[in-house]
Amino acid sequence: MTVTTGSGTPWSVPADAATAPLLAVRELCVRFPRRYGDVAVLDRVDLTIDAGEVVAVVGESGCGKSLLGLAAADLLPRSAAVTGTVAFDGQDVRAMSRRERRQMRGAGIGVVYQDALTSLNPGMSAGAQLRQVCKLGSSSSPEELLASVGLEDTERIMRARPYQLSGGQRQRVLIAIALARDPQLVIADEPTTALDVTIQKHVVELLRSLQRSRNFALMFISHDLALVSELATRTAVMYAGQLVESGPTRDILARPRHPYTAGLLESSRSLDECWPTLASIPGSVRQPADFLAGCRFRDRCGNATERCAHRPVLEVDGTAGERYLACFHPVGTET
Ligand SMILES: Nc1ncnc2c1ncn2[C@@H]1O[C@H](COP(=O)(O)OP(=O)(O)OP(=O)(O)O)[C@@H](O)[C@H]1O
Repeated sequence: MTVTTGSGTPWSVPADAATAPLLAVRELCVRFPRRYGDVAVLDRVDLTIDAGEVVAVVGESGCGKSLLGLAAADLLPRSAAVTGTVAFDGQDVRAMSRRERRQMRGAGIGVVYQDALTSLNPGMSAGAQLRQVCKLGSSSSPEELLASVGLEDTERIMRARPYQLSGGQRQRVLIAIALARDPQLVIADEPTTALDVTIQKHVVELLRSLQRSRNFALMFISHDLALVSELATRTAVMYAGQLVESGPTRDILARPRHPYTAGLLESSRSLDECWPTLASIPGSVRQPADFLAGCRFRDRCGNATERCAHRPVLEVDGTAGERYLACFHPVGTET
């Protein structure tokens, strides 16, 4: 395993395959040299997901959540320059043969994207797309898969082209395709963002019940903290390509430590609870070309000092060993 050390993060110890998490992302940097030169669009990201565990990755648009999902699924575009490691089931993905990588992408990891209309092939019926995946090796038939995602009118759905289905039905078909080969890990990238609120709730309930019955690990990428609180046992918060805080979801939501997490939570609560004045974090996420050195959140942070021009390391916060934080001036601490 090619771990770049130096960050002092809790995961800089080489993992042994027998006890390794299902997914271990260590010191992951992603750059797009032609577009952003040497800027790390994902900057030394560490994340682990155990078998059967549900982990949420949250942050505003442009924080690198999708890139992290793509990196975990070995689906980054060719233009990406990558350092650090992604290990799946104890194996460094970049050390795998092409065949092993294909196998991992197909059978080990299933991906559900935000926009089912563009993710599905518009020219093929849902049934044909499901049959194509099932042929590669599935313990279920296309009809069984459709039934498992709550689609009962299977004959019609099998014949329908994506545009002939509702948004919720398309998303269920996409989930059925992702689950066809019984993956150990499902990466769901904002799977409900394109849906209206009632349907969103159904899709989240479906994902939760499938995750429990099939016991796959789930990386749930979202900017919606209310959804995250319903699904994930652990949450990782990203800002501008850096992981700023992680820990048990309930704990993070009850006691955010990073000023960014606190700001996100307050905006989310003000919206959910219909506060007379909606709370928001001032400013917006910078484009990678304008990322600041040190803590990338410091220009939007009320706690920032000169010290924040240096990058805070993600390290254990407190003594319980479950919370990690990258901040010199966390919420609830005298600065
Ligand atoms: N192929 C690419 N080439 C260059 N830059 C990219 C590429 N893909 C993503 N980026 C940049 O990486 C940054 C992170 O993008 P990403 O899509 O991962 O964010 P996100 O948090 O998932 O946002 P959203 O919630 O809007 O999907 C953005 O600034 C984006 O422009």
